[in-house]
Amino acid sequence: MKKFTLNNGTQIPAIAFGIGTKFFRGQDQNHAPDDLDFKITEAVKTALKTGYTHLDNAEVYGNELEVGLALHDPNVKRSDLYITSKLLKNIKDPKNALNESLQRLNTSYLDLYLIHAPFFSEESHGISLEDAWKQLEGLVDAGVVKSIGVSNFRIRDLERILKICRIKPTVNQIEYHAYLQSRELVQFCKENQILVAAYGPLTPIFRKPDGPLGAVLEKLSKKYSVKPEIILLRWVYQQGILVVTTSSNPERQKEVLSYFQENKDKQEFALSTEDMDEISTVGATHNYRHFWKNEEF
Ligand SMILES: NC(=O)C1=CN([C@@H]2O[C@H](COP(=O)(O)OP(=O)(O)OC[C@H]3O[C@@H](n4cnc5c(N)ncnc54)[C@H](O)[C@@H]3O)[C@@H](O)[C@H]2O)C=CC1
Ligand SMILES: O=CCc1c[nH]c2ccccc12
Repeated sequence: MKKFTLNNGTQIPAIAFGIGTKFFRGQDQNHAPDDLDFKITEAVKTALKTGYTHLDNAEVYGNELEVGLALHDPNVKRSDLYITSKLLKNIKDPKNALNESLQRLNTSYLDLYLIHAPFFSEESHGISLEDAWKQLEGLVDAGVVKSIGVSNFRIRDLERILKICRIKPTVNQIEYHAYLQSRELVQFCKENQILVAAYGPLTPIFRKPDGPLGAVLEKLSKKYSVKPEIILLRWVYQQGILVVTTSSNPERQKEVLSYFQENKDKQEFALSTEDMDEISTVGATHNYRHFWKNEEF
């Protein structure tokens, strides 16, 4: 599996299987034991069998119990997995939020814990960004999370954290695709050794199929003999950006993953610089954000 190295020296699989969109259950995690959606458990088990090792979850996806059941499988070795989760609803008390997530997920630690979004304050949630970050640093000290990071953070939010932090954010997970390139933010993250992780990477195909990239993707798909989805995921990865994607279709899961596995015997599929640039240039003529639309970016 291809990996990136974080600013704390740890390694992170370059592709994550997202459990937040397709498998979203609603913000309440406290389902009765007889109210579990086993389709989610089966989808996660399939993803793990297929070879995904990195799961992307959050307290607000309402499905940690189902994911925890998939992790309970005796064939699943925790140390082979990379589990990311996020908090926001319970940001006032990160230690408690983490403990509850760990219990539901059937695990004793997280590999990566992210503040899901910067859209909270002392007034709205009873805690400032700075104090929340200091509490996350305490969780690293306690060994219950290996790395900490953020999600949906703008430059101004990152600057607030960088000013007070003892431990730098390792990751900023943002909506990132050809129609939302946020160049200044990505550059800022790179300059500060914060790995960008892209959610919604397939948006130009499945959420905005009528955008200007249609013809370019069709052309490149023919040129490289791969599906347009693979072109878009590779475009993200080749920029040194982690891919967070999802699918409930086992065949699609397998195909996508095959492009992120190390295979020394096979020539790696790569986009030429010209084709990378064409996607960036044509993509930049259109702007589309799908998530957190009511917030000010
Ligand atoms: N931090 C945050 O605020 C957010 C994080 N995320 C995370 O990122 C993950 C991935 O996000 P997505 O936007 O779903 O990623 P995506 O861009 O990879 O997928 C978009 C949609 O296309 C669908 N799809 C994929 N292949 C398809 C095909 N061949 N035919 C038809 N449909 C197909 C998928 O099922 C998915 O619903 C989420 O599950 C979640 O874990 C997502 C949104 C916000
Ligand atoms: O993580 C982002 C996408 C998402 C899906 N469901 C919810 C609920 C609350 C916040 C974000 C999300």
